[in-house]
Amino acid sequence: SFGKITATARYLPKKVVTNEDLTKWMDTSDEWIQSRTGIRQRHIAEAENTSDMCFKVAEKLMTKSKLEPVDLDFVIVATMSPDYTSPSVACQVQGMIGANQAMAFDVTAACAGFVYALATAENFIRSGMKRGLVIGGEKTSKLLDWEDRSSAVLFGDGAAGVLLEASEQASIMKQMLRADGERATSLTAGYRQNKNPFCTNPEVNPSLAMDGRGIWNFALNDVTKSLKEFIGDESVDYYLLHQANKRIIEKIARKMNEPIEKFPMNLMNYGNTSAASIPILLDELIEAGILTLNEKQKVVLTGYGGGLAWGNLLIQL
Ligand SMILES: O=C(O)C1CCN(c2ccc(-c3cc(CO)ccc3Cl)cn2)CC1
Repeated sequence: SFGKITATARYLPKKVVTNEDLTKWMDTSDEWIQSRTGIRQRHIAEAENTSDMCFKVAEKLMTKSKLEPVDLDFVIVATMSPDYTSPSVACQVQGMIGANQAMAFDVTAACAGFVYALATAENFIRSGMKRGLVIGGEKTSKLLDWEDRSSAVLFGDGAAGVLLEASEQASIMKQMLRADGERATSLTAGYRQNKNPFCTNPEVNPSLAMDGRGIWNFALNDVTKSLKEFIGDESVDYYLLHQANKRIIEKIARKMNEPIEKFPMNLMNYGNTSAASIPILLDELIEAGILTLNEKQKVVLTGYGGGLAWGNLLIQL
């Protein structure tokens, strides 16, 4: 069998923080943020943690399907901002929805996480599993240095995902997963202090730090080159790129020699939601009727970010 996306859902925390709000306690401006990133606002989770947002997505997916939680074979969550190192967010969600027959684990691939997770789920279905949830969820707001205006203004919280079910018809036609660990320090976050009673190594700043220029060039060079190789002469209806930066997406569209209309963007409303960005976009496009399940539209999902990790999936919906 092959995996088929049979439902999508998203959850954004209630609190909206506009660029203007940020200027109240950070030396930045709406003009700078909008012109350099395209971002106008972002959702920031208050008391909710990553597992709570992923649970809301799982609940919505179960409601949209006619399945019972015990019918699920797997729950996979892509996140770089888990509540704990143990238990996984996936296990927390598995317990919260009562999917006690499902295996559950997290995928850590930063902004490429959802693509890695969906490719992983597809491989489980091709090896015999019947159905499961694949969710991207992030609360990067708890990892940020809120004094650092160059990174704090870029990110937002949220979660979204899909129900993937076994089908005789192939839908996820092709996958490419890549990494470059030599550039691991280009985006770091959540360092866990490396000490014990036998040695106290120096403290390391656990806040998110990004080599913006380095990631920018990675996106324009490595990611675009891989995307061109991946597509070959396929005709693609829509490219769902990780929603990190408007100018990056416009440059990638130009390098791909494709019209910008094929590169939908919602980052103006959510900021960079890391592993959640692609599934949030997918769910919004389906809700808007721009994409429709079971109509054979060809979409490419492209995640890219910390690791460095990146990946492409060619899906016929
Ligand atoms: O000065 C400027 O214009 C700055 C220049 C630096 N910028 C960047 C640089 C990199 C990213 C980014 C981040 C991730 C991590 O999810 C993934 C993919 C990308 Cl392309 C986002 N913004 C902001 C505007």
